[in-house]
Amino acid sequence: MTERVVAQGTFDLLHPGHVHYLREARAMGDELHVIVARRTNVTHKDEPILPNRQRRDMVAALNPVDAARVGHPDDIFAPIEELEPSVIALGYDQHHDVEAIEAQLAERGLDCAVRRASGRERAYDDELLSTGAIIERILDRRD
Ligand SMILES: Cc1cc2nc3c(=O)[nH]c(=O)nc-3n(C[C@H](O)[C@H](O)[C@H](O)COP(=O)(O)O)c2cc1C
Ligand SMILES: Nc1ncnc2c1ncn2[C@@H]1O[C@H](COP(=O)(O)OP(=O)(O)OP(=O)(O)O)[C@@H](O)[C@H]1O
Repeated sequence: MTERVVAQGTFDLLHPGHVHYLREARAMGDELHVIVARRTNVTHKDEPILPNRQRRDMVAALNPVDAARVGHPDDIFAPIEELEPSVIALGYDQHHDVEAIEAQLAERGLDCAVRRASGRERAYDDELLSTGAIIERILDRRD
């Protein structure tokens, strides 16, 4: 049986940390599906610069990714019910609580493991591994 993995995130301005996460998530199974957070659901930080569809299309073009979609507007478990993954790969710094996700999965009768991916360390001094850091540098250098 094909082991499907789901990864998720905002993926606003792509950087090597995203590639690291998606490679690791892909290695947790056979097929990687990515849920790109809708602008309206990104409430824990500044809203993304790029539109939903552009973020989805860029993620879909990355080598480890089999398919990418913009997430559901209100029910983050609706795409999970549809995709029936074997694994949800959480990013190293994603604020989601593993136990809360496991409880929701059990409530909906979904047999799916929740695993956490590792963070990528900088490979050289000025490597930028966060969208926020890229935006800060742009503001710094263009002001
Ligand atoms: C299991 C899971 C499913 C998700 N599904 C959706 C979704 O359907 N729609 C959506 O807008 N965001 C979805 N998200 C993304 C979250 O809403 C949140 O915005 C995202 O994890 C932000 O991550 P970041 O801080 O790493 O960018 C999902 C997150 C998780 C953990
Ligand atoms: N340096 C990194 N190493 C490993 N994974 C990363 C790294 N940066 C981001 N990710 C992962 O990529 C996914 C999408 O992250 P997100 O789009 O929030 O990136 P970000 O660059 O950290 O954004 P921001 O700087 O705005 O917080 C998340 O699962 C996150 O954990």
